[in-house]
Amino acid sequence: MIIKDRILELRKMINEANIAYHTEDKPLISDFEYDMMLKELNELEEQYPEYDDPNSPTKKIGGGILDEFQKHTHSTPMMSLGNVFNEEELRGFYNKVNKVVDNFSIVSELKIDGLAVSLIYEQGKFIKAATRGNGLVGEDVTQNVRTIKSLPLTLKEPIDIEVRGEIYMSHASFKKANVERLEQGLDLFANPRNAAAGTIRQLDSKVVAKRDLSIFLYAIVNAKQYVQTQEELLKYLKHLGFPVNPYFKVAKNADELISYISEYDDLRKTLPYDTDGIVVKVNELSLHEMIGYTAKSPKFATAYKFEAEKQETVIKGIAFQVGRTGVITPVAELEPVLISGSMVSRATLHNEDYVLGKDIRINDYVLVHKAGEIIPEVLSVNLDKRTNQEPFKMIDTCPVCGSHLERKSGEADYYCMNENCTGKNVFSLIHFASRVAMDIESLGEKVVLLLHDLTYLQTIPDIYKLHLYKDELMELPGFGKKKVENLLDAIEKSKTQTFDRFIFGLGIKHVGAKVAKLLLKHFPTIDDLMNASFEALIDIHEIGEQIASSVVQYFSNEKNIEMINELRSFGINMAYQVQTTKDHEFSGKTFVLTGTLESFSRDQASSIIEKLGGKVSSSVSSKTNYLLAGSDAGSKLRKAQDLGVYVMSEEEFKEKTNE
Ligand SMILES: NC(=O)c1ccc[n+]([C@@H]2O[C@H](COP(=O)([O-])OP(=O)(O)OC[C@H]3O[C@@H](n4cnc5c(N)ncnc54)[C@H](O)[C@@H]3O)[C@@H](O)[C@H]2O)c1
Ligand SMILES: [Zn+2]
Repeated sequence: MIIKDRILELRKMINEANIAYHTEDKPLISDFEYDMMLKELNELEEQYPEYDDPNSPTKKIGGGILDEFQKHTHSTPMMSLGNVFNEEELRGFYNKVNKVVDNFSIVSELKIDGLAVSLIYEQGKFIKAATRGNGLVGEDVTQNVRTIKSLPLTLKEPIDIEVRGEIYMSHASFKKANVERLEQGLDLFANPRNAAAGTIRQLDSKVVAKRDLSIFLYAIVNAKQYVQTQEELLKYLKHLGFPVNPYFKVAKNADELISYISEYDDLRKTLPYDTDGIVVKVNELSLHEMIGYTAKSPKFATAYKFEAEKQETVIKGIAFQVGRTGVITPVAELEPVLISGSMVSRATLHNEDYVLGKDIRINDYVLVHKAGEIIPEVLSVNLDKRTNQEPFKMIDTCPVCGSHLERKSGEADYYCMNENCTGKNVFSLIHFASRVAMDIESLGEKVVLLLHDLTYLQTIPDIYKLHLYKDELMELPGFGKKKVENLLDAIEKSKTQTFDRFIFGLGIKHVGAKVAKLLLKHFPTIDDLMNASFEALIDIHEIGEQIASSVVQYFSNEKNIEMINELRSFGINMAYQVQTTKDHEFSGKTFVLTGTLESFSRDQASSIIEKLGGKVSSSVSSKTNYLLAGSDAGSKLRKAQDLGVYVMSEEEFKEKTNE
């Protein structure tokens, strides 16, 4: 490609990324990819000044302005910062400054990953807040900023002052906001920065207040009126009552500055909010004007960017997940690898275009990072390690129901259009786990929806594979170690659930809880049931043609058999046992019956109790363990209540006896 075309291409891609990131708060590429493109463009423009353009993104601040907000013209521009990416480049920055001035020190501060705002105070009272926007003009977000709890609305001194800082969202608030978005069926925020920026540009201040934003201040407009150095400035802000990040350090020279980097990198991993680097600034304010500015940023300060953690691993396979809308997402199954403190064994591949664009193949060595806080993503392929991998091919039928997939025009995604696709139908999963079926505590509707949206759950067998993703689950919004352990325990426990609940949980048409039990009395194992003929089924007194044909149809579907065999391999109980004596809680207990039972005669109820090892007696005494009470119970009920005998309803009796 000729240089000029590359320059134009980079400008176009960067401009597009800027709009997605700054105006729509929805990044398309990683910050690292963005930074590398901008760096390449900067270098090309320096080398080939003949292609210079005052509108190049290297000379402009990337932010947009939403029409919904009043515009605010900044008293002095809000600038960006240059970037350096390693020690050598940081030394380069230091040396450049040193060519213009000497006898200076450097303040280093954490670079808080949020969005910049300018705040105006008059007579010590908060008056106005504005976003950076395009650097010259920003959005008036006063009402929203007012909701930030840690921001003082009145300062310790009644002065006129304009200060600048970073609004950010803590990890805890970020997770909370994303849980809410999931519940509302909205797209997740990609990371806390986008969540903070999206929130501050919300039209409804009440929503902003709920999101719990935070702020650190780090600059004063016309600071020399108040202080001499950046260090004094930070202390003065604190004195006025502003939140100031406590981790700043002053270095006398480049070596000292560089010695701080690894300390900061260790520190930041322990903080409850995101930082993406260190900002270094010449400490002496009187030197700033001498050192000067570029079109976009000061030359007396720069940002040292930490490298986001990336790890290399192998793609063992590519699975396809069906979303609630029917959208098909390819997911890379990885050789597990530790990234930013947790094991990652799967990563999203987004869609066909993404995979083909990066030419990602099974058995490739790839670089993986965590996009935002949540979803691991494959960044690139290590082509040096490629042997003879087959190119990726998108599937054309639904991995769950087998229907033909459609790619809508103008979209990168394929969809399963089958309305009855169980992959789309999260409700079949919700039903399976629910109290009335397998009764997997902790796997309620909300959790199923979340895990389905995040592609961990697709089909029933996926429930029993969740333990493979324990580490990843603990990182999810709204989850923690305890919650995940409870969930996995409950899933494990459900393997011994009674077989009739399992059959009911499968959601076979017309097979409710009662019918499931009835079927199993005649066909007590999964093999018996799978092999039951239509004739044998309708031979059962209460089973009609509708149920019989539905059962036969269900078990003649290859996909269902595969699924059941997979579940069987996980050790799920697939045999029906009428519980007998010793192990049943009725064993050795004395019952008295009273009132009218709806579903049984007294004789039937008595024989059930006896079969389970209990005794039935005719009068209530202190030796009675249970009074089974139907409707219109009379004196026996009163006596039982007086004696404190447990009164069991017919409902509970049915549940406990599985009848
Ligand atoms: N992923 C994408 O598509 C995409 C697109 C555009 C921009 N970006 C990201 O945004 C960056 C560009 O944005 P930018 O122009 O705001 O530059 P920047 O974020 O790299 O640096 C400038 C900003 O740093 C912030 N900051 C945080 N702590 C600070 C401190 N202690 N002192 C001073 N400033 C501090 C301020 O908001 C300031 O405006 C890129 O480097 C990239 O990482 C990503
Ligand atoms: Zn389907």
